[in-house]
Amino acid sequence: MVDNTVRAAQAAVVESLRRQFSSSGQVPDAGLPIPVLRSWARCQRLGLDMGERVRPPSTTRGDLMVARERSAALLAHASGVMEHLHEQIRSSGSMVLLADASGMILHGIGDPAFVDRASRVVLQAGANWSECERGTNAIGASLIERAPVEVLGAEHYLDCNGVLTCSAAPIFDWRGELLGALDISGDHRSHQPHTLGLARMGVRLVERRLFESEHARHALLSFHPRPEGVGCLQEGLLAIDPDGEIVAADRQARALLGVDERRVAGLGNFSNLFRGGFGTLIGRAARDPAALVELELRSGARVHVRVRVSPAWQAGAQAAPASAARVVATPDPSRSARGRVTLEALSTGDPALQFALDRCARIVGRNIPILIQGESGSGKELLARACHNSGPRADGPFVAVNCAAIPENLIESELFGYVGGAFTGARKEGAVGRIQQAHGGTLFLDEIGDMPLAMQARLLRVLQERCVQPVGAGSAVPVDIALLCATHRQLGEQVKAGRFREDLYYRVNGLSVQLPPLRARSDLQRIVRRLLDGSSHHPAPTGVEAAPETMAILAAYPWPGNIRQLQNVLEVALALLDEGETRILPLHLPEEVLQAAGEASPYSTASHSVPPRSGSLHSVSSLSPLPLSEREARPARLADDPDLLPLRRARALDDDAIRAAIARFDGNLSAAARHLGVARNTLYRRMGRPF
Ligand SMILES: Nc1ncnc2c1ncn2[C@@H]1O[C@H](COP(=O)(O)OP(=O)(O)OP(=O)(O)O)[C@@H](O)[C@H]1O
Repeated sequence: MVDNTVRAAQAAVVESLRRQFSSSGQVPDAGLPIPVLRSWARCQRLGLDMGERVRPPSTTRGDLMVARERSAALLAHASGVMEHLHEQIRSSGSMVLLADASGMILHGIGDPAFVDRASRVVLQAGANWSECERGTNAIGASLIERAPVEVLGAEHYLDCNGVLTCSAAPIFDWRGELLGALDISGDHRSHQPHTLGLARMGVRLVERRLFESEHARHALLSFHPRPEGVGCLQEGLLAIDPDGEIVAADRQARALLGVDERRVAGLGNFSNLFRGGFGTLIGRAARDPAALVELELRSGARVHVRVRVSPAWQAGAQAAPASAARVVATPDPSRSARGRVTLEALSTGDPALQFALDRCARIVGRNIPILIQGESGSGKELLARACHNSGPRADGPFVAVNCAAIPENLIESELFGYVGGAFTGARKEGAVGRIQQAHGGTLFLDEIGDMPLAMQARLLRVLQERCVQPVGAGSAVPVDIALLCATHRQLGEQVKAGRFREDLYYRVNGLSVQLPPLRARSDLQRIVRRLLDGSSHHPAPTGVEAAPETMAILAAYPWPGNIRQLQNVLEVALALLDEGETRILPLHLPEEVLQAAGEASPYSTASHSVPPRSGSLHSVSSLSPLPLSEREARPARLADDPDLLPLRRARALDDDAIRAAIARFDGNLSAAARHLGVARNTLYRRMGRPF
C-alpha cells in the first residue's frame, strides 16, 4: 500500500490544482497524469459544473436490459472473469464493474459495504459513466482514450466523485472494435498500485475468451518467441481455417507480428507467415496436443507454437485438404466413421447405460422429446449429441443452449432472437435466436430445470405451436426442431416445488432416460481405455494404459464429478508420465483419489510397482467372474448402498490386479483384499476357491 504520507501529499497537490483550475479556468498543464488533464479539458468544454450534485441515472431498467442484450457475448464472457477478479480483491472494500462502449454499467460485483457506498454516487448497473454524464472518471476516460486509465480521488472532475478511486481498461474485439471497459473501483483512501494491472489482466482474459468462442470452429494457434510465454497471457492467438487461411489474430498476436487489425486479412495463408506445412503441424497436434513446436516465421524470427483443434473443427475438417483431414482422424472408438459420436459407439457394456441407449435408439427420429437426467459430468450432452447423430437429422444443425449459463434477462433474445431495430441499439441486421438456428436439426436445452418460469411459458408456446416470434417481429416463423433436454435436477421434484411448470414438464418429457453416475457403472475399464485413446482433447501416446492397481483405486473412488472428473484425472496422470513411460501408476493419481481408496500417499508407493513373484502366487489361473446375481444388481442401487461398496470395487478388478496384490502381500489374502478394497470372501470367489 502506498505510504499514507505520500498519499496525503499527492492529495494536497491535486486539491491545490483543483482550486487553481476553478479560480483561473485554466486546465493545468502538469501535475496530474496526462489522460486526466485531457479529460478535465474535455469536461470543461462540455460545460460540466465541478460542484454539481450527484445526478440520478438518466436511464431506465428497460435501457439496461437492452444494453445487456446488445452486449450479451461480452457480458457472458466477462462475468466469470469479474468473479475471478473479485476473488483477488475480496475484502479490500472495492468492486468490479463492466461497462459497454457507451459507458453504461452492465454489471457490478463487490464487497457489500462498498457497493452500498458506491450506489450513493450511482456507481451501479444501469448508470452511465461516460465523461459527459459523470465528468472525469476511469470508465469514461478509458473509453475515450482507448487506453487503461486510473483516476484517484480528487482527480475526478465532479467533487461528489472524489470519494472514489477507479482503474479501468478498455475491451476490444479482435477487429479493434471497442466493446466496453472493465473497471475496479474502491474508496479513495485505499488505492492499491497493482489495481490497474489487475484490470488489464481481466481485459486480456475477456478478450481471449471472446476470441476463442468466436473462433471455436477454427484451429487456434498460440505462439510466443519464448517457450514459457506459450500458455501465458502474453501469447499471441491466431485462428486458422481448415484450408490453412489465417482468419483472425488477437491483439497480442498483432503486437508480436507487428500488424494492425486492418492488415490481418493480408496475413493470408499459414504458409505465407510460417515456414513449414499447416497439415504437418495439425497432424502433430492431433497426436500430442500438449506439444510445443518451434517454427520459423518467413521474417526469419523463431516462435514456439501450440495448436488446439476443437471437435467442431475436426468435424468440419472432413472437407479440408487431404493432408490436414487425414492427420486429424485420430482413432476414437466413441465416434462413428463420420467422426461424430453415435448411440452405438457410446455402448461400453454397462447395463444401465445400455438400457438408456436402447430406449433412445427406439425414439430418435420420431419427434418425441427426450429428457436426459443424470449427475453433472455423467455424459448428458454427449448422449444428446449421439441421439442427434444417430437420427434422420444428423446432417442438420445441433444447437446446444445451457439455460443455467445465460443471465435471466438475456434468455429471451438468446432463444427467440430479435428483428433489426426491435429496440434502441439493437443490431441493424437483428439476431437469429437459438431455436431458429436449430431449424431442420436438434435443439438441446441443457439444465432446463434452471430456466426461469416466465421463459418456460414462452418455450411452451413454441413447442405447442412449432413457431417462434422473435422480439419485435410482427409475425411468427415456423420451426422444425427435435427437442432434447437435460438436467442434473430431479425435474419431477422441481414441478412439485412449483419451480417448473407441470405442462412444460410433460411436453419435454416424452421419454425420460437416466444416465448412471460413473461410480455405479460397471464399465470403468472401458471408459478409461476410451478416454486414454482420445475421446478427450488430449489423447494418450500409443500404448499407455492404467496399471491394474491403478484401476482398483479408480474403481474405489466415488467420482462426484463423474466422467468429466475422470477425464481430468487421466489428463493430469498422462502429464506426469515420464518420457517413454506407458503405465499409469497410483503415484500418478491425485491425493484425494488415493485417500478415498484408502491408499498411502504417492510418496510411499514404491511397492506398487513390485512385480508379482511367481513362486509365492496362489493358484489364480481360473479366476471366476462374479456370480450372476451380483452382476445383474442394479448399478444405481449399488452406488447408494455403502454395504455393497466392496462389490463395486470387485467389478473393476482384473486378474492381474488380484495376482499383483496377492504377490505383494506374499499370499496373505486378507492383506491383499484390504489393499484391493474388497471383502476377503469376494477375493476367494474370484479365485474360484471355497471359503
Ligand atoms: N462415454 C463417454 N466416453 C468418453 N467421454 C465421455 C463419455 N461420456 C462423457 N464423456 C466426456 O465427459 C465430459 C462430460 O460430459 P458431458 O458434458 O456430456 O456431461 P454432462 O452430464 O452434460 O455434464 P454437465 O451436466 O456438467 O453439463 C465431456 O468431456 C465428455 O466428452
